[in-house]
Amino acid sequence: MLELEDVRVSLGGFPILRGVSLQAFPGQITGLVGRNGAGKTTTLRTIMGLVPLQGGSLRLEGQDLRPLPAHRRAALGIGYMPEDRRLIGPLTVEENLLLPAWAIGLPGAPERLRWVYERMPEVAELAERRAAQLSGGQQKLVALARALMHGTRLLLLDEPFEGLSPAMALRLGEILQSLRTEGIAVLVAESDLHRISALAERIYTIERGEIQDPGEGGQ
Ligand SMILES: Nc1ncnc2c1ncn2[C@@H]1O[C@H](COP(=O)(O)OP(=O)(O)OP(=O)(O)O)[C@@H](O)[C@H]1O
Repeated sequence: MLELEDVRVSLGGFPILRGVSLQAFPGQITGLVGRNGAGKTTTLRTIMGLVPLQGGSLRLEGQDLRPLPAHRRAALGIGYMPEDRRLIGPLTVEENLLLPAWAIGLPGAPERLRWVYERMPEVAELAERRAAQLSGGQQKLVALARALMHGTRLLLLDEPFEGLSPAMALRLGEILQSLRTEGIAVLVAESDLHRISALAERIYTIERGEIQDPGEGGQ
């Protein structure tokens, strides 16, 4: 289980997260819903270790993540899909998938790549294409596949549905649902409650860096 308790973050001298507490459980999809600027991206970046924490606690299966830099968190099984995808255009899809795994020295990367391709055959079909040649929707699926390469325990997805066609959004939902049986905890930042409410077991609403009412999803 991922557990944030009273997490506080300031950026450029301004308090951005003002006591965020939430939990995300293995085999479940958890939504973090809020308007633009509410603090969703900052929450995900804080969990990944890309933003320093000023206060509060951050644990994965009881382990304190705070002392660990981002690459150590990735090696622990945390995958992050940023909103802007950050694929490397001149590299092929497969190279994009393998690069972070090489960078953190992920053991069993070829086996994990096969597993990702089985889950997402549409990404396997693009393996030899250069990332820059893909549509925005295809790039999103590749960015999800890349996060899945090392996201064996926890996946952090920033607005994964944004810009997808209805058909692709449906497919993304199917893929996320299929991860339940793998016991992966999935935390999805989303600005549109309706897009996530049918998928998520649990939904948190964030406003101005504060969690509002933690409640059950699926309404
Ligand atoms: N490096 C920074 N320095 C100062 N303020 C920042 C910095 N990064 C983000 N902020 C501010 O922090 C607040 C939260 O931003 P954040 O990106 O976490 O929101 P968000 O909910 O993900 O919204 P969006 O969907 O627009 O990204 C915003 O007011 C933003 O302007």
